[in-house]
Amino acid sequence: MIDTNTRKSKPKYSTWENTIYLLKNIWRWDKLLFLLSAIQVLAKVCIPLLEIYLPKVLVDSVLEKVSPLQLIGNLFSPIIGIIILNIILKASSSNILGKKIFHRMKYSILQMDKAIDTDFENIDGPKGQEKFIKASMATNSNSSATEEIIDTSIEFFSNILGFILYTGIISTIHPLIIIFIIISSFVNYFIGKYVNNYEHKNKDNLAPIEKKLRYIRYKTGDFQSAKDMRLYNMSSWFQGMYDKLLKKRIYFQKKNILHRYFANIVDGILILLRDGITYGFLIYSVLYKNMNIGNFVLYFGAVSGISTWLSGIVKNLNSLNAISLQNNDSREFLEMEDNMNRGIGIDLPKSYELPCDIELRNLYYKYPESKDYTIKNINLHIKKGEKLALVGVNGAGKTTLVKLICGLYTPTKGEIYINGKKSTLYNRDEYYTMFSVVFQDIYLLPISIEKNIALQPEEDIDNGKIDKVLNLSGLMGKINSLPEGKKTLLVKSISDKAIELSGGEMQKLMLARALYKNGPIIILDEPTAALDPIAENEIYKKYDELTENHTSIFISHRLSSTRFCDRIVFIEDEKIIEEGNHYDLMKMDGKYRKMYDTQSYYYKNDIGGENYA
Ligand SMILES: Nc1ncnc2c1ncn2[C@@H]1O[C@H](COP(=O)(O)OP(=O)(O)OP(=O)(O)O)[C@@H](O)[C@H]1O
Repeated sequence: MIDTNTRKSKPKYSTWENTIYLLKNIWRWDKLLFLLSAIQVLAKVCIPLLEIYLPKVLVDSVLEKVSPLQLIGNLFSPIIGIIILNIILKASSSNILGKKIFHRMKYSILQMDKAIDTDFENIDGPKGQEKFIKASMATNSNSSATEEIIDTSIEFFSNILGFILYTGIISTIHPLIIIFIIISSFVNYFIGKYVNNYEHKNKDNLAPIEKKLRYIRYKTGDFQSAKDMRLYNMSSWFQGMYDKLLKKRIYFQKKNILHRYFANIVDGILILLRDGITYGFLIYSVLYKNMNIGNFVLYFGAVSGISTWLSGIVKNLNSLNAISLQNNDSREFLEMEDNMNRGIGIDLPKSYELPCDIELRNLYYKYPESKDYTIKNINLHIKKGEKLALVGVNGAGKTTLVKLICGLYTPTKGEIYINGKKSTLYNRDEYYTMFSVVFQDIYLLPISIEKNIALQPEEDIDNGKIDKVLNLSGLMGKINSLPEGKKTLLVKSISDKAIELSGGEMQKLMLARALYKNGPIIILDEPTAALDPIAENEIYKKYDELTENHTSIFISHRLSSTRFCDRIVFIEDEKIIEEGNHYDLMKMDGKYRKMYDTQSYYYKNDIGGENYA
């Protein structure tokens, strides 16, 4: 059975709050658009009003047997009025058309800025990703909330104004007609609201499916995954998964369609009742209540008009409701709270205070969607210039710990101190400048090698420094073999001229990027996992030079590589269980030793009973 998720807490903002928010933004960002919309409202109300007034003038004039000249005089003003207003309507419409798209793009830019700038934690997990997908639904098409609000509010205010004017006219026939029209419209509105809410809640079922479909679409076109897909016959998994997800999506979309269908049927029945009763009453009034023909024509037009205004209001209220729900998603994303300090921070350590010292006090961290802590009560003091190695089994929390230290995550409990000052006192962006980090996942931009390293405009790049870090990271040999050298473009999927680096070369490039940044704290998370033993050995030999005058944290599963670190910290079950240098830990005969012995076993020279020495 397919899981459904249609029960959810109340939206953060009501329809009115969101409508006012969206209208205020139109006013703030584009006053001309606001003005053009107001002009449209007036034109949309006055044109139909003149259109129902015109036949009355004609009938009255004919019944009064006025002269042809007087007839033309009577009809002149309403006809010219209709023509001018139609011209204004058309001219403002074409102007609004382009402005609407620019207006929506402003929200799109806000969302992109937020996605780039928000605390990493906010968009790190699947929930953050879903929030982003839902928010982008409010900006990704012409029918999205942030664009739709313009047409809907023009329609809505025209309908309200039209309704007020027509109510004045119709209430002179019989007030009960107005009451009946209003009641039927309310019923219609609440059914529409129910359907909108249902569709919105159903988005919680659709968004994760959409996320997976996007992933599959992206991966099937991704150059990187093409090899594994073929060699491991992953295509059948992708196809199967795609079919399954499409079926799931259709299942939930069908539910939306059925609800909408129900609302449309009820709407049809109500219109039938409403029009039948009011037209019947008008015919009765002409036959038995001496209503004159001119007024009958005017009232007839007003009755059919008021139904249009009213059903318009109901439709607009439902549209505003749907817009509001989408806008809630957008605001929920844009207003995600950031915990890190964006304001003025304390001064970064001066050059004479370097290298930095790092202290973790009673540090705890729990991922937002996890039940348990990933980091539990860690106390660790990394001294100025110390080379620290973090080791432990997969999933022990090493990467999480360094993400906490370099400010990507905020501790759930406890504190981090850099040079004796609490990490939260530093401005977030200034804090980031202190870290040169190489993570396990590699991210290259489709620009030249040197720009990928320096991440600066070409004119600001320090060529001497680029050469130094290319040598240190061991990538210079590769660069020299390329006709375009450091200017060679990367990411083949974007440019035909680009080259594809091997896994190890990419890792060297990441190391070069970190060294070029030259932050006082170097963090290397498995920086040599993809390197050949010779390249790896070269890095180890240069480790002192790489980290000179820096405090460094080195994560590796190759325990031989941790020997050149001053101290090794072994993490298990979310906490530190052993620490000391390699010899201390070997003497301790604990987990580290066990892991070391297991790893070195296959390097020993008597495997299989043969001596290769
Ligand atoms: N974004 C996330 N949301 C929820 N849980 C996460 C997230 N990232 C990591 N985890 C979980 O936290 C735990 C620690 O992961 P972490 O990557 O820190 O381990 P690690 O020691 O670096 O592992 P490895 O040696 O395999 O790189 C794991 O159980 C992992 O599943």
